[in-house]
Amino acid sequence: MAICLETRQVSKFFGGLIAVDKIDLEISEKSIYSIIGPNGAGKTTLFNCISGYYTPERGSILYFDQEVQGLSTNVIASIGVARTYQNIRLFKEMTAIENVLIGQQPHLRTNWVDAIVHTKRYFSEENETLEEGRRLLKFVGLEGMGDSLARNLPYGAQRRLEIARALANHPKLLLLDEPTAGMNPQETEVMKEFIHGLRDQLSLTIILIEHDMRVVMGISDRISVLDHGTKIAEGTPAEIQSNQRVIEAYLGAGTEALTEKYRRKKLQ
Ligand SMILES: Nc1ncnc2c1ncn2[C@@H]1O[C@H](COP(=O)(O)OP(=O)(O)OP(=O)(O)O)[C@@H](O)[C@H]1O
Repeated sequence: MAICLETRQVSKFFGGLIAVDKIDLEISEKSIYSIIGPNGAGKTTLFNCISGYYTPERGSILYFDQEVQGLSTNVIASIGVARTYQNIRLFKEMTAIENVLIGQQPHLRTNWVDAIVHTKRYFSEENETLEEGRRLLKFVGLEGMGDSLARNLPYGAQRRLEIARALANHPKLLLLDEPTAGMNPQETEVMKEFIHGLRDQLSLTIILIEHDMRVVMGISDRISVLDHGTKIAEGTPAEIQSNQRVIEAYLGAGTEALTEKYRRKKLQ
């Protein structure tokens, strides 16, 4: 299997703080790869380096063997890397279908002249785009909800809409930052199956930041554990669960802290 993403000795500093410290990852195409670790371990910062929000001070990031560190978010998105966020970032006053259409923007062929003059090409592309948008909403289980305002959708549906918008960019690599944050156990189980299905049906590579261990252990092919910016372990779910260092840093002593974090998020 080809390597979809590789990070080599990636480091990111904020002033004197080393948020990400010499991280090496090798992520196979079409795998589900989870990055776990306690609060402040550097997981989101690493995502931000991969998706172009930050340029790492050191190291390199290879996407299908092409160096991408330092490229803009737009360029990285255009070569097939899409992401969702820890705190849902939808256009809440727009409808569900409008949110998906925005995700399709980078692929449109018509320009503003076509739009003003209302060329045939413009109408034909508009129809195709709407059709594709509806297909994506159906795919994520939001059929018939296209005209609902994003802010009126239930929480779990908003998370799915964010994923539909990310898929509209035709990604090969999807970065999901805490997709089950704030969900109850039932919603979490549904999302877990959904993520699994995404990989199987769309042949995507998925990198997941996730605090819910049922999700992580249930769907990951491999897992990396970060702590204070460094990678302390890597392996299959079974290897990670029996790794003494991980239990001490995270799965053992950290459990209460994690539960508390969920509780706080639910109350927000
Ligand atoms: N923009 C920033 N400026 C300064 N420090 C930052 C910035 N972003 C993150 N940090 C710090 O970098 C460290 C890693 O943060 P990061 O958000 O990547 O951790 P995380 O593992 O994603 O945590 P969580 O699970 O709470 O989301 C933390 O100490 C954090 O305070």
